[in-house]
Amino acid sequence: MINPQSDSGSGRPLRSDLTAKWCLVVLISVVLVGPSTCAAKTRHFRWEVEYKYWSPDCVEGVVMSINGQFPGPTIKAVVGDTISVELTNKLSTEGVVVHWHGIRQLGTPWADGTASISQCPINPGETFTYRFKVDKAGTYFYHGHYGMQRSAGLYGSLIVQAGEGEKEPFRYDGEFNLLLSDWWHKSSREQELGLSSVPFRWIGEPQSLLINGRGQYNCSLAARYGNSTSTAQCKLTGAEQCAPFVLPVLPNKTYRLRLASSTALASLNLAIGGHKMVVVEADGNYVQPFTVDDLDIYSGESYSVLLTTDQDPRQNYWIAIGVRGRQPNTSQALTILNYRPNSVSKLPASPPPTTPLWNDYNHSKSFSTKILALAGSPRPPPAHDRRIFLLNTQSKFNGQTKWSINNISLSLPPTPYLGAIKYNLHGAFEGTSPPESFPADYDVMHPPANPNSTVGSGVYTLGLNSTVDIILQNANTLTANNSEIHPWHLHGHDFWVLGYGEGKFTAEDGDKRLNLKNPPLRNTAVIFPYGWTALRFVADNPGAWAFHCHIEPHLHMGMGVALAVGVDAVGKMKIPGEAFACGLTAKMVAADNGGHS
Ligand SMILES: O=C1O[C@H]([C@@H](O)CO)C(O)=C1O
Repeated sequence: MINPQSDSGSGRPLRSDLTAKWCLVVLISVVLVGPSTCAAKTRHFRWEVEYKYWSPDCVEGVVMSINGQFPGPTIKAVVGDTISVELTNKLSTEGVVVHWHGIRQLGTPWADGTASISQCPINPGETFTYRFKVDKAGTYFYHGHYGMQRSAGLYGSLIVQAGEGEKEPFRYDGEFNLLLSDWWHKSSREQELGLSSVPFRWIGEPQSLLINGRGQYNCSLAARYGNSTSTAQCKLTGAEQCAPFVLPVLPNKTYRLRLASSTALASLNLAIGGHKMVVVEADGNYVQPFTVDDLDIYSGESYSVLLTTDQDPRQNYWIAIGVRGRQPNTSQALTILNYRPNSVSKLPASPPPTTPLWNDYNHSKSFSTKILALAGSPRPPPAHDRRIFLLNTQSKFNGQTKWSINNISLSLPPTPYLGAIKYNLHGAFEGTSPPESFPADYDVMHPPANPNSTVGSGVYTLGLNSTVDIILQNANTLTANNSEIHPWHLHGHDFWVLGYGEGKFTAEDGDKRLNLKNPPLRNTAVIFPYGWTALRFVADNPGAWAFHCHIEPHLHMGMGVALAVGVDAVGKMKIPGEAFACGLTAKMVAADNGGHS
């Protein structure tokens, strides 16, 4: 039926840096002559982004590849390393950027890879070098952050291992990386066009879900169980681009599964037939371990789970991923947990685990509220300096369908915010700050009385080292009795998730319902339909940062805000001029001899 698929995604540095060799020499001398410190490595990569014909789900389409690979190469690094990616844009007619999701970019806001915010898109034929430190062990990923390029397949894994002598709070015998995504047969260009068209054309549900870039559209790995009548059993040799990424395991071992979701739209649920999982990491932060049968993972989130292979070793088992939170129209993605030495072709004894009902939000909430910080993790400051309320609504502007925050739909300016702030360029974006809250009488349970919003490019300016609370408030969409899930992702910082609640956030919720004792640190948190989510973070990383819904079409429709942190510090920062070779900053850096002020 299927053959194992080797991990084609390992990111081999193209050339190693002198510091790496030097580090090795030091390491040897440490063994011989005693303790010393080892210089962290610089890991160099040279990448080319280009379109390529590919069959992610056994149907040929076009993907954005990196060095001819889809998904892009996996970057493996160690805490303290510097990553240097020389990225050449080989797309013939469009710009590109790559965002390093979950990496805080401490001191390097220009390397965050967000078009219009941290840099100009890299022009066709040009090369831009991202250079940043990975300062915290964990499971991360990278992806395009310009238009709908994530939906076009521009993504890959980024794994940061704990440093030499740094202990992780759990043990395992082996690890696998599962990067989860969703896939459309319609091109991302057409998706983009539909989103801005009047009348609006929604992208619809994905045709397939992918595990490490692999899914099956026309056939099912599990058709033999008879529960999917119309789909044929897949006949794959294992060499196909759509052959599943199989996980070979030995009995009675513990494996770390690193899960990350780079979906453009889908909220996912993952389950492994017959096995439980212990959740130990979320978004690059350790959590109090807890055991689950299945877990929800929203776009922009990552988890590590421990899986012990303690079931009947004569069997193989299903790994199944299905859609949550939207009426599903997409088959589960499946692959095999292959207990060696069983043949990989041996079908599991039972059908794949069923995904919980798409709208069983109690199931989702019970999972989200179990996620708590591991004892000893950094705790939030006890009080906030500022509390910003962000109302999420679907809206209309000039006939277009939009998403708005406090009735403003984000319109990204041609000059990157970071450059505009650094050089104090007036007119690069709207000078007035967006509202801190929304009218107290706004009815979150019904469609907006007046659906018309404005578009804007204003920023929230946050004082350096101030403690900021953000209360994300969900509401009804333009359709009666409908409210959707939105996973919000913050750049440049992690936040504490202080709590989730139903309906409109009240002063009493603020006093009584927030967890200040052991809230988890994360970079992405969901708002449930008709609910609120309270976040706290310390704005300690100077830069211009996006905070947005990680559903890519929603961001494209304006569902985000821009934050400016530590404006004075940004003014003094050294930033490569190439980041700003567009808009008003282009003139500025030209006059400023390359921008190294
Ligand atoms: O942004 C969206 O638009 C559609 C729908 O609301 C209108 O077609 C949908 O499901 C979204 O998430």
